[in-house]
Amino acid sequence: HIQGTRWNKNVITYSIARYTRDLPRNTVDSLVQSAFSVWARASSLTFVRSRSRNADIVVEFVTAAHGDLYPFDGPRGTLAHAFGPGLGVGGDTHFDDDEHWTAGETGFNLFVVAAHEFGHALGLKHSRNPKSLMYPTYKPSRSANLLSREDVANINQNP
Ligand SMILES: COc1ccc(S(=O)(=O)[C@H](CC(=O)O)C(F)F)cc1
Ligand SMILES: [Zn+2]
Ligand SMILES: [Zn+2]
Repeated sequence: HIQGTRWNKNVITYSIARYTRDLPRNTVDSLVQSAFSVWARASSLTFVRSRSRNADIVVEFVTAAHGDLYPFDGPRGTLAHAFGPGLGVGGDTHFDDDEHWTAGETGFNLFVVAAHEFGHALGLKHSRNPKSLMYPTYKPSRSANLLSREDVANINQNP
C-alpha cells in the first residue's frame, strides 16, 4: 500500500533557518545536503537549497516548546521530527538542540538522523526491517549501507 502522501513535484526546495552550536555552519550545510542526496540518488527527486523560509522543507535546530504541537524533551528521548509532505509546515524538519550533534560516532550523528527525518519529510513511515533507514531506532554505525531495498521501493511508490 502507498505509505502516506508524497510531494506532487520532483524538485523540492529546502532552507536551513536555525543552526546548532555543536557544529560549524558549513558542516551542517554539507551534512544536510548529503542526507538529501541519499534520497535523490534512490529516486527522481532533486533537492535545491533556497534562502527563503517559504522553502518546501524548512530545517531548524530548536529546543523544548518551539511553535508546533510537538515540544522537544531535553537530552535524549526524541532526537528530531519531520512533518509529511504538504504546504506550510509540511516537510519541515526540526532537530532537538538539547542533543549533542556530531559528524562522527559520538553524540548523535546528524547525517544519519537527518537522512531518516527527510524520509518522513518525503512521506515515508517507519519500517519494521532493522536494516532500513526508516527503522525507528537510532544506530550510529548505520552510515554505511544507509538505504535498504525496501526504503528505495517505498520512496519510488507514487500515489
Ligand atoms: C535513524 O534516525 C532516527 C531514529 C530515531 C529518531 S527518534 O528517536 O527521534 C524518533 C523520531 C522519529 O522516528 O523520527 C522518536 F520517535 F522520537 C530520529 C531519527
Ligand atoms: Zn517541531
Ligand atoms: Zn522516524
